[in-house]
Amino acid sequence: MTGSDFVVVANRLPVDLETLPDGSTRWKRSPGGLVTALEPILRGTQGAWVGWPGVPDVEPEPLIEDGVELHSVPLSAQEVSDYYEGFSNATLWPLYHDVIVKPEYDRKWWSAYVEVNRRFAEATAKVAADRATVWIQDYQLQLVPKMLRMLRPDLTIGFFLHIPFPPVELFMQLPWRTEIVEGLLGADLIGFHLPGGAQNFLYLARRLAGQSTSRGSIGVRSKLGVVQVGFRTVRVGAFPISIDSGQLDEASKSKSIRDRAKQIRKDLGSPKHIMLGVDRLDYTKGIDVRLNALRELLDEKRVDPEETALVQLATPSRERVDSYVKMRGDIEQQVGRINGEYARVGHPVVHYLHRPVPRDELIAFFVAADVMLVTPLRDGMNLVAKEYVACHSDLDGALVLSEFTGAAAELRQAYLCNPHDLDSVKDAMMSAIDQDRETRRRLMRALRRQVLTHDVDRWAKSFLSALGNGEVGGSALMSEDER
Ligand SMILES: O=P(O)(O)OC[C@H]1O[C@H](O[C@H]2O[C@H](CO)[C@@H](O)[C@H](O)[C@H]2O)[C@H](O)[C@@H](O)[C@@H]1O
Ligand SMILES: Cc1cn([C@@H]2O[C@H](COP(=O)(O)OP(=O)(O)O)[C@@H](O)[C@H]2O)c(=O)[nH]c1=O
Repeated sequence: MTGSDFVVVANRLPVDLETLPDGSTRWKRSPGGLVTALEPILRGTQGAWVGWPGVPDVEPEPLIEDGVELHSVPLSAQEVSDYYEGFSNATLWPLYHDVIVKPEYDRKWWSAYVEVNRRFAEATAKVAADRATVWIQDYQLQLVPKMLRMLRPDLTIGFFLHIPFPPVELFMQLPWRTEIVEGLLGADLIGFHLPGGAQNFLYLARRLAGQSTSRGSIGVRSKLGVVQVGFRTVRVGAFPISIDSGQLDEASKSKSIRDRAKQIRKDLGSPKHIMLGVDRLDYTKGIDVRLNALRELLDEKRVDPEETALVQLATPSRERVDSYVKMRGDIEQQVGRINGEYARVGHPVVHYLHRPVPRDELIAFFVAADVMLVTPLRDGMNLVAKEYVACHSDLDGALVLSEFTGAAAELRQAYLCNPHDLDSVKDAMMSAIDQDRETRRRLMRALRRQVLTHDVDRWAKSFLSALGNGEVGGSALMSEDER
């Protein structure tokens, strides 16, 4: 059998097909941190990526990008509505993010989820070479490990969850909870960002699937948990994802980016403090929290509108899901209210962009920002926090970071805050603004040490070597030249 020795399976391909006004099409980078993280890992490996091309009812021919074969799994408009917007993003997403909004349980959505997961498993079974390593990504595809194992028992199958895995009290709400746990148990290794998620899963594997499991505590990239499924041993571990920190560090030092960062500061009216938020427009990200905090700080005159600008870059996301439509309206109202009360003509306090921002422009914003605001109510990791740190070799920057992000477990020298407690967010913002230069530099130096030594390559290698007991991971990540 021919095919690829290393296959990544994710809901989205790393590029989305975009239809231009004249009816022609082109590929553009897909949104979100999963693609940011996996794209540099696969580049040049001669591997394959199986995923949806981002628009309904199209089935492009396989194409090769940077040496990676991209195989499309087509979805109909109805499947996008039921599987992606419905079960993935109106059931699982809120359930796994601490029910910030109420999850909806709909049997039709569940049927679509099962059907689309089956289609992904079948497509992957066709693309994978004999005894290949397959790495399945995220909550949209939790049934694929078991389905794929039934089709192709020869494969080594890894699964990684990019969002939090909820505690039993929440997970038990899901009418299809046993099917999900059994679906995941088709993998040889199941990875989570944090030990807490892995521990939650082990408990549920015992309770719902009746399997015997290890009881010891799980470590970070070490001390894996074990579930015995018949004759098979499934391992469970914590592998915090990261970014291509070296590449960002380099890019942020380039003259063109530095010049652009200076221009951004000028365009903003050369304020003393530039604060920045960079997020998909998602209710989990706490954009409303930071806007409320800023408004109160302005009301209390702790922040001077003449000296401060907040730039909020918000990529459109899941725009047909009700809770996202409502949140967008609320946030835009908050922006309007702050500017209505505190802006001067030509000098808004909040600069809000609702569009995706290209990579180089984003890096220039990171470089320009004095204070980065990352305030999610819940977030699996949050790569933006790590990207900001990687872009500050000048040590002149401060990170305000929610305790409810995965990143907070590693970035302990950030100005940590509880997004459910507005005073805590306001105090963190004020400390970040007011901190003396020496302390700011010391904290940023420590953050950079963590981010630069724990990059995305280390993440992938640690997962893949655990999956293959040190062999598969190594060779799967080698380029053709190195093999
Ligand atoms: O594909 P979309 O529906 O447009 O959503 C974009 C991605 O969002 C989520 O990202 C997560 O992965 C990041 C990397 O591990 C992590 O830092 C972040 O905390 C997560 O929210 C989602 O999990 C992906 O599947 C989506 O592609
Ligand atoms: C707003 C914006 C973001 N990006 C990039 O997207 C990812 C976001 O990853 P993160 O883990 O923070 O969160 P989600 O996966 O979205 O839940 C990060 O790499 C950003 O740099 C972008 O490229 N362009 C944008 O406008």
